[in-house]
Amino acid sequence: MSPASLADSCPASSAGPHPLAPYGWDEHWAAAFAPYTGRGLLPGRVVRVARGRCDLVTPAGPVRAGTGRLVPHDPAEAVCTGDWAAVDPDGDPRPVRALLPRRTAFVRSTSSERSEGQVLAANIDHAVVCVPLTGDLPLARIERFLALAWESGARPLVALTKADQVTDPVVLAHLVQDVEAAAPGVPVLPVSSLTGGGLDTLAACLAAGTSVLLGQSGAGKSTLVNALLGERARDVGAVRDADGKGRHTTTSRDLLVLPAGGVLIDTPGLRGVGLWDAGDGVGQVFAEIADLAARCRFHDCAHEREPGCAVLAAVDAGDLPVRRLESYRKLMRENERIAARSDARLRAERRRAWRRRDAEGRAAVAVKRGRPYR
Ligand SMILES: Nc1nc2c(ncn2[C@@H]2O[C@H](COP(=O)(O)OP(=O)(O)OP(=O)(O)O)[C@@H](O)[C@H]2O)c(=O)[nH]1
Ligand SMILES: [Zn+2]
Repeated sequence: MSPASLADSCPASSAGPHPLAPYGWDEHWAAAFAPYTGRGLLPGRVVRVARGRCDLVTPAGPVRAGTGRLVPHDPAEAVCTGDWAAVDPDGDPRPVRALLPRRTAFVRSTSSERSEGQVLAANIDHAVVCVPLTGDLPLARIERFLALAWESGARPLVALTKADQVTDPVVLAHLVQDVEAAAPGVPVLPVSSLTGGGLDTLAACLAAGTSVLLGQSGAGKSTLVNALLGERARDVGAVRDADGKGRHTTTSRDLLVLPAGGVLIDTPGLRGVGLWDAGDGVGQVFAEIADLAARCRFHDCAHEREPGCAVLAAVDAGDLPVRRLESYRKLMRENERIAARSDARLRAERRRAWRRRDAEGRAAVAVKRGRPYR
């Protein structure tokens, strides 16, 4: 069957599960795709992006498509792993005609001069912040990752990896409590890829929707991906070994279907997180500080030394750890720096656009007067 006829024969309403259901296709995406169904286009989810093209899964199987026709002005809107798209089954390469509006997105503000946001992954439901239980608990780093997760629109979850390294259950319970205090409203799960402890609980949390793993190098993310994939990871490995192409199976595609349900996106870009604009996410990580701030005497209180500051009062009373307040201030300062930088960029962009329009306007006037414009 040709992809075109498959596109017609695989509407979301057909009996049985949709072939893309394991990849996260649901009623929401069926509705978002509805405008394209009658046009012979295929729905697809992007599993990998390379320069000028991307790989998608579609009801007609894997498809490599060109993204050349979809070069947005804003790089944050470029095709990325996790996107849902409408693909034209004709043409070589098959062009991606449209991206369906994203539910969530991880956008990084790059630290270069051209500091446009760069989108790293789209349509993520769960962001798993991986923190190894070896050495001290990096609470400030956890807070920073959580801010990024909230900002993306995904729901964060903390996986305390290498839990086999903490043999005393009382100590483990205390560590979990310490992280919970730094992560209000966020589930905290100890897991061990070595013993398999906690993996079922984590797999159940990820069974619906799309997840990403965040965390420092060495946090145990790759090992956890393999443990979650289980037999499936080894199967893929065996196939790749047989054709002599090496064992780096996770690099063959960035979007993986989990055996217990759900999808995992594991892209190299997400791993090397540098500076991110965590924006409103910071407020959500420090929800208790936001609550206190609402009770400060001055609505623009900086919680430094203002009279009637409810935040400082809570620190004095021992209700709010100083560490938490300092971590909050640090992330806020960092955000302000990033915001200032992107503001400067926006101003420069606006100036350029204005100059362009101005030149176009003068060119139009010149043409009207019958003179060539130079
Ligand atoms: N004891 C123990 N060690 C683990 C566990 N998970 C991972 N490790 C070890 O931790 C080290 C780092 O694990 P990786 O999975 O490579 O970490 P990563 O987060 O993927 O690191 P990057 O690829 O650099 O981002 C490896 O030596 C693993 O064997 C675990 O559950 N228990
Ligand atoms: Zn205050």
